[in-house]
Amino acid sequence: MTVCILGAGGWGTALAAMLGLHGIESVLWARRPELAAELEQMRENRSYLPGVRLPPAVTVTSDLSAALSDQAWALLTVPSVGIPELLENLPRELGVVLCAKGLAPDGDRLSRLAQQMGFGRVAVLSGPNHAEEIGLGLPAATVIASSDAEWAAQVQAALMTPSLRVYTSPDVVGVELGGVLKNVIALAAGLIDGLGLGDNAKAAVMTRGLREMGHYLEAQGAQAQTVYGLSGLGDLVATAGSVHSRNRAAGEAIARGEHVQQGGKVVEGIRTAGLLNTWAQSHGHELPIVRAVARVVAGDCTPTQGVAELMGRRAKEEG
Ligand SMILES: NC(=O)C1=CN([C@@H]2O[C@H](COP(=O)(O)OP(=O)(O)OC[C@H]3O[C@@H](n4cnc5c(N)ncnc54)[C@H](O)[C@@H]3O)[C@@H](O)[C@H]2O)C=CC1
Ligand SMILES: O=C(CO)COP(=O)(O)O
Repeated sequence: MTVCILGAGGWGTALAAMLGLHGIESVLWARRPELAAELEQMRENRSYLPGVRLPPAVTVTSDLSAALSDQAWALLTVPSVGIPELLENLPRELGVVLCAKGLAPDGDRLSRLAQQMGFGRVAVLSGPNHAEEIGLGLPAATVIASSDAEWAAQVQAALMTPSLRVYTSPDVVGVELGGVLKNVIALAAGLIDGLGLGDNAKAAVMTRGLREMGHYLEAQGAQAQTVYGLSGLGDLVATAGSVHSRNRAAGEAIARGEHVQQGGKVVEGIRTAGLLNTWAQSHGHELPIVRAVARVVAGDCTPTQGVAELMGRRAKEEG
């Protein structure tokens, strides 16, 4: 079989390269013909994943219908902002595996958007999976979540290789939102790094951040234990401490007073922080770290003021 991967940024390229290393064929769709041509020719994605070779088992195209030919399902690896438009252009009978760690324009889950748009088979793929490591075939684990257990098992079998261990889960909400929220907490961890506030502060923001993730997941109907799995705690640990993370790096850059470029490699946490903060305010929930990050990235307060606000919150039980 040939695995269909829609989106040739770092993540789509890494998945194609990893499958190719194990002799599994894939077709990688790039929206821009010039990127597709460059990838086919150079066998490397120099803009989004430099240093990772594309094995011969990877075919690249910018023709969406050619990429979808004879495919029952596809991995959607474009950033969250591109998902609505991509879904619009896909046949509703296609099984869609959402790999973006972001939200729909109205702040809802992308998997719910796909269902509302009429897709019958919807899954999410999420876990501690830096493209830079997956693409080199370094060992990692991830989770595929769908309410359709039989199909999830098919996708699991297709993606499982000696370098990627794939687990299934019925908890779409929990798996999807873990990956979405950890980006905001990783951004906060990067702010701590950039301000030079030390290991204690970073441990505090990660641990309280995990609690905030759990609070939000439960409010959205996720299973309580999912936040402690690969897609929650696992991805938070991988991202908040990583040299690869764009979200952590963006926080560090903001704290140093640098401008974070939009339009280059995607930093999902920036947009997510605003959407989550709006939700928290309109629903009367407390998400203090999310709020602080949202205010900092919107320019409503400085990183130092954001930290002071968190430190100055009322005394309470840990809970
Ligand atoms: N890079 C990583 O390590 C991982 C990323 N992800 C998630 O995967 C998603 C994509 O991330 P990356 O591949 O890293 O992004 P990236 O920044 O490396 O590349 C984004 C790619 O998507 C293309 N693109 C942008 N808007 C598009 C649209 N409307 N339609 C089609 N293509 C479009 C860009 O031209 C570019 O090729 C994000 O939601 C990210 O959180 C998930 C796991 C790992
Ligand atoms: O999701 C990721 C790793 O699991 C990648 O994180 P960044 O988007 O912060 O680079």
